[in-house]
Amino acid sequence: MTEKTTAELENLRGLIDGVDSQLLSLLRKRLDLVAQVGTVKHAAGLPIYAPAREAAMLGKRRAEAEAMGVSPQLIEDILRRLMRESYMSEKDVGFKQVNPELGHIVIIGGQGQLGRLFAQMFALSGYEVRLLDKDDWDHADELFDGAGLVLVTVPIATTCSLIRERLDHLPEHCILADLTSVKGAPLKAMLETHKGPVVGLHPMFGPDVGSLAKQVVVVCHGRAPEKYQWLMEQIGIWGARLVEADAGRHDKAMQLVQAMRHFSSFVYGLNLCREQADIDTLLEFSSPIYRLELAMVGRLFAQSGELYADIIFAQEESLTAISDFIDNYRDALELLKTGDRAGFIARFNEVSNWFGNYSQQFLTESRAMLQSVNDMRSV
Ligand SMILES: O=C(O)C(=O)C[C@]1(C(=O)O)C=C[C@@H](O)C=C1
Repeated sequence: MTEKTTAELENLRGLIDGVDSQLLSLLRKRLDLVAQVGTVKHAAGLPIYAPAREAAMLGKRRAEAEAMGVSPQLIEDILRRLMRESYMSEKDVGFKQVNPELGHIVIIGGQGQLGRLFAQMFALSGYEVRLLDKDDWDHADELFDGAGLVLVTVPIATTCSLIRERLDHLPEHCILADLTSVKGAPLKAMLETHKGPVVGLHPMFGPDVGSLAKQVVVVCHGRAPEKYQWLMEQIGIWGARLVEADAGRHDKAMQLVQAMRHFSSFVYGLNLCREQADIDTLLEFSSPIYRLELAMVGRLFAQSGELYADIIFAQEESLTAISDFIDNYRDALELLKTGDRAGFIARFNEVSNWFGNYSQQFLTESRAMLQSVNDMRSV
């Protein structure tokens, strides 16, 4: 580099630093305003996530960006990231308590990660939460006395027997709910054991989400929905979207969404391990999509084997879904073994037609994800 180039670059970089510092001051200002919005919303009991406001704001900013020669996608990306920050900061202010008359809440399995997350959300909403864990059963009656909600969040394998054996004498007005990732059997067990209001919930997220904004909670109604309507409203105030589902339809979807999905990630990891793949080399040569895939598989093994065994072994029917997957894998392998390229392309087109417009939608969505993966690269 010539001296002149160095000087020019230094000057321009100094100006960029100045602009970035201004951005930082503006961010500080925005965070302060958002904190005030959080206080107003808390007092009024409004949900943390305001989709109509977001859509209107993004629309306006995109149009302004276009007029200024700035990419609309750039401002949208930045604002979405900022709003993620808002969900976190507004959460800290706490939430309106929809049902102050409830009495306390007992969370069975409250030391588990999901139990802890729900305990925190209820506490942030002003409820008194008591945790009941393995060693607390000898004073369970005391804990249940006066409870308005009992929430079961123990491993799937023990959920139904725990409900049947331990929860058959809850106060009748008390709501019984669970957070298990299968819904049919636990709902049946709750309805057969408890005479009062019953509802099955499945939070479709892990305990490491920073906020519940935009997350999905599946609701399978059990008995007396008017008695737990407040709970639906409370979860809505936390920002989550409630999706009502029939337990059978939910469980069938989970055979693919969870059991088959996690099983194939498990085998992928198992295969890398048995092949003694060198992860550093894989990362060095990884394309963004490979890195994303490796992250999705690798994150499984940062969690507990028991948790994934619970999810994969939860429904006998998942065995059929996984076996079908393996049959299709074997058939496709046959195309490779026999060098049947035309057969491969024919199958590819069959699947492509089946995906229809979704494939285009997924192409667009994944492009943004891959770009963020690439942004995170520092070398
Ligand atoms: O305007 C609000 O209601 C806010 O909470 C602020 C804000 C934002 O950061 O701009 C954050 C979350 C909402 O979903 C919409 C907008």
